Amino acid sequence: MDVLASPTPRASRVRGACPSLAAGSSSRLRPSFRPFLVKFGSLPPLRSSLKVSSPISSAEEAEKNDAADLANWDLASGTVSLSPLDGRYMQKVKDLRPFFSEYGLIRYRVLVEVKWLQKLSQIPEVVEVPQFSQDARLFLESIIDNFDITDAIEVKKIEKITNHDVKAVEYFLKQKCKSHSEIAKVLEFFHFACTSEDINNLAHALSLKEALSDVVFPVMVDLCKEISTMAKEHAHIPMLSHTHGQPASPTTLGKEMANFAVRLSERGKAFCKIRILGKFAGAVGNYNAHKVAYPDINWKCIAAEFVQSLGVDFNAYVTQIEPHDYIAELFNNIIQFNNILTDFDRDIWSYISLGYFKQITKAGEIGSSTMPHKVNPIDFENSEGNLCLANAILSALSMKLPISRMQRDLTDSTVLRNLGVGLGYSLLAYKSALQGIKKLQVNESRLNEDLDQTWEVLAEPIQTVMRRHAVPEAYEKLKELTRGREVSKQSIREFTESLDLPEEAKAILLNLTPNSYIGEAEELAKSVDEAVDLVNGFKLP
Ligand SMILES: O=C(O)C[C@H](Nc1ncnc2c1ncn2[C@@H]1O[C@H](COP(=O)(O)O)[C@@H](O)[C@H]1O)C(=O)O
Repeated sequence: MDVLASPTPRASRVRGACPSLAAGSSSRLRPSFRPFLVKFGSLPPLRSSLKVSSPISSAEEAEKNDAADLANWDLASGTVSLSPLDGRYMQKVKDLRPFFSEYGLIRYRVLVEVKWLQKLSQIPEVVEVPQFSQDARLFLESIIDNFDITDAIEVKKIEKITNHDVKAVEYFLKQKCKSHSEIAKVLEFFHFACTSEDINNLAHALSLKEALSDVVFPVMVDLCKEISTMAKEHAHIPMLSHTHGQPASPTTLGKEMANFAVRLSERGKAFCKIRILGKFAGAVGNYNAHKVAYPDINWKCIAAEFVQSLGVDFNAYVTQIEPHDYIAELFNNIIQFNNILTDFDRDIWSYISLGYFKQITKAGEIGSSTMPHKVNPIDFENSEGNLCLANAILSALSMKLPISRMQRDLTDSTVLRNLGVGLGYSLLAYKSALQGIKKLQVNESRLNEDLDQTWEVLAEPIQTVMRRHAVPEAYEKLKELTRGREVSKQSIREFTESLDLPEEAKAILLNLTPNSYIGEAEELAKSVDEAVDLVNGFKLP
């Protein structure tokens, strides 16, 4: 399972405190992970159930069998999992696991608890926690750096007794550090003056920030880039518009793609204004316990420094919880991005249905189980379906999270465990849309065919030129000629020739075809990069 190959909480990496956190450790962890999977995944052991391994004759073969076991375990767990994100689509969204799994949450909590102890050791007034020696500092860092699945299991075991998930982390750390003589003297300063939410809110803030930056934003940017590329490549290809589903003034295929690229990138730009916030103010947000224990310390300042040292903005006005308004703002922006992508998916679906795009086929793949000729737009349909699920979850979270009775209720705790679910469905949808885009092939002859059959779209420019030259009842005359009637190239030409217009104006109209009546569409599409700025990707502040 790839949670093992996870990137590590980046706060520590970025600030250089725990450089080795970045190292993947999958092979080291795997042996201890399988029992975990068996135990917590309620599946029987692989060797007996799936019979994937042959008798082991060498270490190399054993390793191969291990890999096969794991691959088969993925297949097996994917087949029985309740949620498609952890089952059928696991491969596509697994990069989010290190951030939003139970393992990820525990890991971030460990990071925050350890960093807080280190911070206390740097406050001169907290004489009971002297500056740590180099050895003690390295020991503490190594708890974060080397945190692995066996540690997470240990925390879960402790939680079985405490029935309090954050307290379990504190006990785990005390247990882990009691062997170090220097740290053993200050064990009571783990979680000192903290309420659990001081730890949780920072863990969630870090997981969100890092998962978005490392996993979600790059795929959103890829989407914008692909759609911008389509805009430029198809800038010149005329296409009949369809307002109300009816033939309307032509555009170009590229220009319609440019609209989506710009809309999506505007949402991307909005992320840089959303501040990820954290609190560290104790049980009800007033540093009550802190002030009694150490009256002379400016705890608000210490809390601000601590929160900011993790790469999170400080929120000074809080109850027991950080009020989660920023999560609502963040998710609302993602919901809007997802709505725009839904609009894109549906338009591409419609263009495929009109024959404007063909989809590249792959030998062996089936379109329909009963109609052999078919190539269905399944990637865009998958994307649309998952955007619907994503937005349902993201909006549920954005509506719920800012509401908490008085100084807190615990309803947010279970809800916050689903941060990765809304993002998971989003990520899946983005990847499906990207997959669909890669299969698209423009069918220019089909596009031209529609344009050739709708000369009535020239009614608009003819009546506009007539109005310019004060021809009376221009609109009404064109309406009479075209509305509900068969219109041909011939009838349009004859009508134009009959008009009392200056020769130059008439010549322009006689030269016009549905293909050339595209306004500035080509230029707009070609200059899409001026409006879509993706050089620096999407970023949170
Ligand atoms: O710092 C504190 O603990 C203060 C305490 N408030 C709490 N704050 C944070 N977590 C708490 C709180 N209370 C319980 N728990 C533990 O939260 C876990 C909830 O589990 P779940 O509903 O599955 O998400 C589950 O593990 C619970 O034990 C208060 O009394 O105000």
